[in-house]
Amino acid sequence: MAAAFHLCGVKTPYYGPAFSKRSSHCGPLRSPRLNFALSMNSEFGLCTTVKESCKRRVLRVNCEGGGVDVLERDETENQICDGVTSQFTCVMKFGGSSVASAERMREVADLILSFPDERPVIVLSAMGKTTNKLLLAGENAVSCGVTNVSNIEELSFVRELHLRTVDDLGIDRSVVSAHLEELEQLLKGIAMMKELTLRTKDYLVSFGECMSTRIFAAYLNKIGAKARQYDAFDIGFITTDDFTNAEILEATYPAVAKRLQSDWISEPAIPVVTGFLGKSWRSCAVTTLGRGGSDLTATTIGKALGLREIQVWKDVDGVLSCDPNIYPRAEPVPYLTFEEASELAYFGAQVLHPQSMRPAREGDIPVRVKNSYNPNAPGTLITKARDMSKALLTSIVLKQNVTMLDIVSTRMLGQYGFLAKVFSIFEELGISVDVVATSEVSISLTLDPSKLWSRELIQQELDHVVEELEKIAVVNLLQHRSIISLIGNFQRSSLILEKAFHVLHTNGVNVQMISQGASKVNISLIVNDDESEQCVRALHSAFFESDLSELEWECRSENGSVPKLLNGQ
Ligand SMILES: Nc1ncnc2c1ncn2[C@@H]1O[C@H](COP(=O)(O)OP(=O)(O)O)[C@@H](O)[C@H]1O
Ligand SMILES: N[C@@H](CC(=O)OP(=O)(O)O)C(=O)O
Repeated sequence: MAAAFHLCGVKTPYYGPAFSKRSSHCGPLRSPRLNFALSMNSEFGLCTTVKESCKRRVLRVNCEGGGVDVLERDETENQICDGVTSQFTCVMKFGGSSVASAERMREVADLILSFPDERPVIVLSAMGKTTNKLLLAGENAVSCGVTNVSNIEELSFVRELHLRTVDDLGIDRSVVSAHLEELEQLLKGIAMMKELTLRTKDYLVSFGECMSTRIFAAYLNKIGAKARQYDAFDIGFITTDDFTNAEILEATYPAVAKRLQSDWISEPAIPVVTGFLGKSWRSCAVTTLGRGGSDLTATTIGKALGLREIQVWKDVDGVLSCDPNIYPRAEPVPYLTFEEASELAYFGAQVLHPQSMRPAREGDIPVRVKNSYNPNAPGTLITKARDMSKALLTSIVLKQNVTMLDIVSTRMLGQYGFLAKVFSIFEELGISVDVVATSEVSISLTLDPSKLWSRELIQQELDHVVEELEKIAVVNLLQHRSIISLIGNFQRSSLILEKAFHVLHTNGVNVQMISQGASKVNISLIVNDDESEQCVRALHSAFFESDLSELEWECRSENGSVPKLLNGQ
């Protein structure tokens, strides 16, 4: 770490985990941990250029003074700004399904090289189902005993997949052998401790992305396309310490930009970056961004570098009108707004990571979802705005195995503060809420399963929630529910709802709750798990394949048979 820096410019505060973008005073070093985090950040050498504003920002630690200082000034004429920001044109992210074998890696390499005008940053996920296999290997290691670790089936699978791939591609086995050995050692450690913490889980799954990127970069180099492998946790992806679900901190953007740009200047090479991974700012341990997190890695790099486009390459022809596993005749959606894509991802469409649209939206960078198995398909283009004049329903999303709570106040009507009390209980217990419908004295809500189901003490946690809520209300806990989210143009919500309720009524389905989000692109309906897939199929047929003309529905809608919907009970 560098010693004291002399800095001209503005003093800035240190707010804790993240370096604020708009800071204005100098904060002291508060603890040894903080000291470490700061030194980590200064090691990253926070210095970057931002394309739009051409502002150059330097953020360094002043060791003697014990504060963080920022130099921020207009660098329009500065060579760094002019030269560096144009080095890369796009991010191309390939998911596990796109790089599942040696053959797929060859095809992806050909695909990348078929765009000679692009200077991409490549982001890769782990090969195929490697992440799942590693998690299962970890769980087996907890109970199998140290001497049996070498025989864990999933470890053998991962080892064979990666060795077979390097052999097929004609790359030296040394590219992954050290990682495979360390992986086995780690599993022995888990077996010894008989414990698999969230922190260890993250370290364990990181082997997947660390190996896929090393193999792919080695292959690109072998075929003469100069490439450089990067572990995201070594190039400035700084996150919270929420292992298995970490959030990316602001300091990531300048750090990543600086590292990728300066390496390119020293020696141009296609960067091949591990998706899904980060480094926690407190403990400096490897973190993961939640399942499917490589999409978020890609959009973060897109924003950091101010790129023209972010491409996420999948195994489907873009974002589809519903999950093809539920309804194989689902159709590609050509255009989406960031808002629609966020709602769709948040409410369970596996195709995009729930947080991934945020950096793209903030940086206003278009995201293109493409099919690596069918590159000629147009895919889906996600942008800030689109022509909604002809749009009705865009996509139907299903989230199953949801827990719903009906909470009715024991106090009389007119009682204020009821909702505040209910939500303060959720806040205290660290549980997030998905869908809400309220009246003055009652509230129905669903709990976010992605947060809840990943934890072990689920039943105890639920019991605890109910116990706390019962101090102020009568509580009914309803499990095995599903959220069906209708994403679309809610300028035409009456028409969508009339049509949806007609379909559900015809199919004998009772909607238990309904809610429209403030974003106005999504209406959520809660139904029983066991009838949810049938509902999605029926809704899809009605909205995307129906013979019944829109006009007829519009006439009926104007005639006034729009359902009343507040609580849906
Ligand atoms: N609305 C949807 N549109 C497209 N794919 C969806 C949708 N809902 C679920 N999926 C599933 O998401 C998968 C693509 O996402 P994912 O497996 O994360 O791809 P990758 O691993 O390549 O990033 C598809 O194979 C499909 O089965
Ligand atoms: N490998 C990680 C991260 C990821 O993004 O994967 P994919 O792109 O294959 O969904 C996972 O399986 O969650």
